[in-house]
Amino acid sequence: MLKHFDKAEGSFTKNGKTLFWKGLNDMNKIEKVVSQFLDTQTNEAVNAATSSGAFASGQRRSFSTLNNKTSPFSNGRRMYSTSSRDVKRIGLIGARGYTGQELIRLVNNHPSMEIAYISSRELEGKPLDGYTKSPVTYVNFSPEQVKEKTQSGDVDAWILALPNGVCKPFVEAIDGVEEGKKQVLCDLSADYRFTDSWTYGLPEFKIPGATRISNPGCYATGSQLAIRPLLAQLGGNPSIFGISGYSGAGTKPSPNNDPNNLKDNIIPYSLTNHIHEREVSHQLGHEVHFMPHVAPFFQGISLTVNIPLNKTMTSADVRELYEAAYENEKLVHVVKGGIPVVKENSGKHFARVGGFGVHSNGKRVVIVATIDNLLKGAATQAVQNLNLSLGLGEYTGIPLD
Ligand SMILES: NC(=O)C1=CN([C@@H]2O[C@H](COP(=O)(O)OP(=O)(O)OC[C@H]3O[C@@H](n4cnc5c(N)ncnc54)[C@H](OP(=O)(O)O)[C@@H]3O)[C@@H](O)[C@H]2O)C=CC1
Ligand SMILES: CC(=O)N[C@@H](CCC(=O)OP(=O)(O)O)C(=O)O
Repeated sequence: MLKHFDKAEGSFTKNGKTLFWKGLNDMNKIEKVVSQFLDTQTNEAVNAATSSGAFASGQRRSFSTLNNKTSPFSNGRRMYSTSSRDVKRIGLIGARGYTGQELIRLVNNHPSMEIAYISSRELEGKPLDGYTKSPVTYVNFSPEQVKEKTQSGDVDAWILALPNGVCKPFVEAIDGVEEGKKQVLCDLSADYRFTDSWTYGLPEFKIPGATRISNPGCYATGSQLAIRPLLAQLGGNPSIFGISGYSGAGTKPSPNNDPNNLKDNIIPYSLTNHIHEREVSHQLGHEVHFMPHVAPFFQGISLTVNIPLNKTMTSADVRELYEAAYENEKLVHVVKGGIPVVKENSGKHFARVGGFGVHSNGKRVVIVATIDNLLKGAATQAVQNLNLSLGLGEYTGIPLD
């Protein structure tokens, strides 16, 4: 049976379900997944297998292991199954918000996705402006209606772009359908980022192929991109000074998104224990210290990250490590000379990493990362994750320049 898979890259289709692989080099480790796929041909089988013992170590491999191409997926990539529909139907709950609106724009320009439903309590009954694929009207779905639409197979993937703490009834509705009717779900909130049965969707470092994806936080994405290539060289706890545009605080009025409060100002908040401090520490397996600020610009984040080193390094040593790490990652750009600035990254779908200022004693480096909080920090990353889970190309529909 396994000789079907004895190739670096390819796919295998049975009963309308397709299993994709790339860069496989360890047949023993994938045997369980392949067997389950061939036995049942269900999304659940592949997902259960990828989170089973066969892949748990691969999914949690450190960056350097993945980069050294010793993972079963040498490129950090993936095994998943798909429905047979060519254009995947997306249901979006929380469509009025900043991230929801970015998701609508991305789906509008995506060759293999379309809007099935957009839900907002405030905009119910209003037409969706600016969406060109078909006329769509906002609905206000209850969890029960979400369950019905999942059960009927009318949606291939749900995206929840809701505030923290309100997703659970929708997740339970999507989970509550019969086996075999479950569809992919990507949640943008922080509610499932510490839940082992979900996949933390940072595709540059994890192996997706998931049906329950927890999209990382915006600061947390930029911070991990800035730190992970140096995980093996950490000589202490990284400190992260973050400044976000006020769209990071969502649309619900608060002092942190009030233009009068922000005018000529920069506001420190959550000085310790911000949820992204816990998220990054949890994901890296190494404690970090994070100090967030919000500034008067709308969109974008700048992170200045101080990293103690356990050995003497030069700026060129560090930069080369990052260039190697992100060589094949189209949504992370390494800045060769100079320091990335937030203004140049706003509206871009990729993050930038640079600076690489090494102290004269060679034992401390300062790295600067910029990321658009609404794009690679939220909506773009959700589409990147869904592309992978739905069997599409990782960057399909994502502008790369
Ligand atoms: N903004 C950012 O930079 C980032 C945000 N995130 C996360 O993404 C999620 C969405 O963020 P963002 O778009 O900024 O948020 P917004 O505040 O801009 O939007 C929230 C959306 O949820 C809906 N909503 C609010 N409360 C409820 C409720 N109780 N039940 C059902 N719907 C509700 C709102 O629409 P309506 O009131 O019309 O129903 C709106 O569509 C959050 O979890 C956030 O933490 C993640 C990364 C970055
Ligand atoms: C400026 C601002 O307020 N930013 C938000 C980050 C938005 C985000 O990514 O939040 P989640 O982790 O909840 O998804 C904050 O600090 O809470």
